[in-house]
Amino acid sequence: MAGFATFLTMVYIVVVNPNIMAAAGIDQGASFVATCLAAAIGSALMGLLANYPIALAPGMGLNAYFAFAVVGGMHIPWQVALGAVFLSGLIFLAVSVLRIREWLINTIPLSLKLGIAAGIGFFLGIIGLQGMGLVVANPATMVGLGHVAEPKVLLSCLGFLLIAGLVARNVPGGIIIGILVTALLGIPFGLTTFHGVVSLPPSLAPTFLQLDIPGAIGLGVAGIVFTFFIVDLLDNAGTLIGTTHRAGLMRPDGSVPRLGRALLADSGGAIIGSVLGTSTTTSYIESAAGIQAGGRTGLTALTVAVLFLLTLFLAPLATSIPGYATAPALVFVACLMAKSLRDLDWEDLTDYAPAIITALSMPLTFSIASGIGIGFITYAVTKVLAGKAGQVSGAVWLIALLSAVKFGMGAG
Ligand SMILES: Nc1nc2[nH]cnc2c(=O)[nH]1
Repeated sequence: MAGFATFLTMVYIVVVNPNIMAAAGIDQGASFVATCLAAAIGSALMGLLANYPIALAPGMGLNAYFAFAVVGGMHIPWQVALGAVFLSGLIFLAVSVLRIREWLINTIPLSLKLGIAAGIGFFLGIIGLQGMGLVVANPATMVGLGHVAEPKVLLSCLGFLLIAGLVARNVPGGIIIGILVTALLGIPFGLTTFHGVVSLPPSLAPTFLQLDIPGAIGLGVAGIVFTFFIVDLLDNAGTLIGTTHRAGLMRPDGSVPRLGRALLADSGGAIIGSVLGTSTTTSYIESAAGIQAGGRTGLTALTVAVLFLLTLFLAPLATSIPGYATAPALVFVACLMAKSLRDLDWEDLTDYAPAIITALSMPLTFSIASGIGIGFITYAVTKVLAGKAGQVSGAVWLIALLSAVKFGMGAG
């Protein structure tokens, strides 16, 4: 039952992820299969290796970074981008096995972690608002209001409100219900083409083993590999801490038991996902739904894995859903992720200002990597200027310096 609750809250990804991957030129049917399999294998790994009620799937945020910033913005072939996801997973695996994981996780200040989480939310937000047609390009002001009277835009707005209303009422599967209803309402307007509900799974061949690892080893992609790695590590660590705390599975001193095993499942999920053909697979914060319903062990994650395998047979339905119907879900997830700003220390300017700069920079530079770089530089310099240089850890200096060098070389 707990596994079903978690599955319902995260199954929207089998509709949303292929839509986002399609923006990178990846075959939608293969991407659907890769998403279901990555979620099933990742969740099974978590259940079996770490015995946690935490489910995995391709993460929102890094999928948008993959498709819109790396492939769309930097014109890197999606095969090379998959290679970068693979390499970031390998680095993550090494870090999970070695003891530096705690150092890396603990040395990055909480305020920057919160700023990154919110910034990824805002990044999803601008992509979602564009997908809804609510925000459009404007040569004078960069962005402006779209044609709100168009049926597509109105239906998208309705979709968002429906999702918000359903989730506010704790309706299980509120996001996927909102997406499906929005798509259904588009049929009379010719906005949705219905392909059916059940069929055998499409072929995985267009994406399976298509990753280009040698292409990703080139220096030009190092910043992208680092971004995939650091976001994945911080996201998984944050999700693990949040969910185990909620489940009452933390040690009394606040540390997470079996942290190494859980991160092993996370890194394994990312590596396997890239081989299958999807952007980074990560622990889902939606696992909190199953924990709320009583899930405490890996059995919950294994249940989710089986349900994602069954979902493989719903390809026609999943690929019938157009982008305008999934865009509201992006904006909704953006709202959820922005909540992390609540935990900032709003009394300390040297803490909250760099976090806000991090968060703002991500949508406005259209890059998670640039947001991290600008945020870390701002943090280090602000602390020094405020006479608090002692609070800047070695890892922060390192990332700030690498980012400054990268920006100095004119790289985005
Ligand atoms: N923690 C986490 N939860 C998610 N839920 C949907 N996408 C994500 C993600 O990228 N990270």
